[in-house]
Amino acid sequence: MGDFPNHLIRNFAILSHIDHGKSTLADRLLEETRTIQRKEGPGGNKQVLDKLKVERERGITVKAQTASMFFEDGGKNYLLNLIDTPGHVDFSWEVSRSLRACQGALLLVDATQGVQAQTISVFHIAKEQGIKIIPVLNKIDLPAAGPERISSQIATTFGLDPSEMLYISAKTGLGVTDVLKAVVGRIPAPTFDVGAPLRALLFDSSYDRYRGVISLVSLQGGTIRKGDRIASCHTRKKYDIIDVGIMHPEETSTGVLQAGQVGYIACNMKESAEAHIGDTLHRVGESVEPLPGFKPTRAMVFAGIFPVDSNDFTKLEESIKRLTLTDRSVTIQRESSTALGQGCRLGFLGTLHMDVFRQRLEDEYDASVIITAPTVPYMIIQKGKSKIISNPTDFPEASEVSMRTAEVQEPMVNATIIVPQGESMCEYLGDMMDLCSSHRAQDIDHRYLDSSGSSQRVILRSKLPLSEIVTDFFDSLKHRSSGFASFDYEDAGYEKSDMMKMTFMLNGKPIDALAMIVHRSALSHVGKGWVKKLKEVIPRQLFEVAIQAVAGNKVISRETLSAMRKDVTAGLYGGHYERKLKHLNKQKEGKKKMKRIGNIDLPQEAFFTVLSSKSGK
Ligand SMILES: Nc1nc2c(ncn2[C@@H]2O[C@H](COP(=O)(O)OP(=O)(O)OP(=O)(O)O)[C@@H](O)[C@H]2O)c(=O)[nH]1
Repeated sequence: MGDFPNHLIRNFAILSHIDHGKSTLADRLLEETRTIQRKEGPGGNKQVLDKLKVERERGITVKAQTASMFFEDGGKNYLLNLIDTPGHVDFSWEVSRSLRACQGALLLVDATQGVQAQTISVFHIAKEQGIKIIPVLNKIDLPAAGPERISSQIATTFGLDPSEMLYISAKTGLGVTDVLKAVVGRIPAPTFDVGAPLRALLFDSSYDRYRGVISLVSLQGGTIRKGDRIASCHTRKKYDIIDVGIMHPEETSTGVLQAGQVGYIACNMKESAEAHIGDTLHRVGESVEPLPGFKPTRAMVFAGIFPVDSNDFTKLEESIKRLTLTDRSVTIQRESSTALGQGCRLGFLGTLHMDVFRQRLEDEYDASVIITAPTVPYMIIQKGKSKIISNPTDFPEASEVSMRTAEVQEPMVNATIIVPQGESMCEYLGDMMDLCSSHRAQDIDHRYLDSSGSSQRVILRSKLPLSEIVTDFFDSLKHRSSGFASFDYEDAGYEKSDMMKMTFMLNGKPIDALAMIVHRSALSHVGKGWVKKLKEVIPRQLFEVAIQAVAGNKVISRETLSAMRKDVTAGLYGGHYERKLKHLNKQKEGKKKMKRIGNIDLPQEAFFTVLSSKSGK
């Protein structure tokens, strides 16, 4: 199984907008090639490559999975390596990483929805890599499908030849054999030299409790066998190959992998951190030029994660560390807060990534956590030096002397929104423009995507601060377009901005975990919203409590929580001593979970409530 000449190998990926059917098509391809058994009935094979529970629940692919299959065509047996890629904007780094192991990709488009924002972004990633792109129209079984219309839309948007279009239903299996034939017939075979020194590109890794790190590699020269001694170009560490094989779709040992193939290796690599994504592995004793690595991923959304019960910190930290073994794009730092105790500050690629991580912590490690409001990394430039700040607590006060000479910059993104614009849908474009304007958008520009037809679609481009889209932007976009708009964005560097630190105070004492960085124009709106929310969750005390939002030494908003009039035990009739004692004891028990801000006791749950509802916007 391991001996395959280049001309019988095809390495490809499926690219599409979220929900256009990648995972369903992957299942059909695996069935059609008898890699997995066909399961009839409504249960069927459902997204075999989507392994995580959260992926199944949310129907999104988070981590790219690889599967190899065999397909006979024209009397020849081909080895097809499929790399499933995630479709969400937060995970686009996985797409470019996966494509480095491919010579072609299927560009899958839902025939009822047509080209969407992520269809455009994944197309460009594939184009940049110079790989063969095969357009595939999916869901043609649906009555609402408009294959001809969408086909011409794809052809005009991407400059692809309509005669190359494949028409399929991943659900029923219609046209799936043609997809396999097109993969064999149109995607070029890899052209790597089996006789050359070994060069294996490490493009993904996972952690196995018993065997340590399992790495996915794309061989771009030479062969690799069980028992070989290899070294990493990045760390210079040496390893022995314990097992090597292909994903079929589970790990299937072959004893050998050759140039052009994609597969897994297990070596005596103990720590996940040793598997450096983008590293080149080579044979010990041979010197090779490392393959071009990957652009390192950058965390763009940061948040503090604290246990609901402060005694659970050690367990939480352990769980976070274990989880990051399977998701290396998350950055971790310890953090401690007077309001929330010990916690961790984590960096994510985007807000969906953060949500997925939290859900995995809850599902897989049974953790209950409080997450602070997400922050993007700000840049402070002073005396020619720049510093990145990703925790509002570290952000200097506007009133500090040093801030008078400093410049604050915030990360920007170029956003793409695609929205239908028919006679009955004329309001959407205006709504989308309003949405962008209310999120500090610049340079809003739009054009029609389709050249003709009654129901047209508009592509809207705009530059926005990243901080504006990490809160409620996506939800509002979906809501205001009745779910029709699609959205994607890419990094657009840093720009000067008038951001300020806002602090919330209880009787003059700051609640550190709630500090946030807000644009000057939004101070009053955000301040009022949060102060009101705090008033709802803070229990009344024996004295009056002033709740204030403060920025740059100025009180932006204030509410007063009046004092409790009665003794807590006063309501217990008859003054029965035992009852009273029991009640007081219960209260004492509850106090353990209380946090003290000045002389005010706050239950940890109050933070949970205030932080788990949407921001004050
Ligand atoms: N009617 C019909 N439904 C389909 C077809 N292909 C996929 N679907 C359905 O479309 C939905 C999304 O399909 P998935 O395969 O999960 O989409 P995906 O592109 O893998 O989604 P992500 O992994 O989250 O990017 C599921 O409910 C599928 O059952 C098709 O050909 N016809």
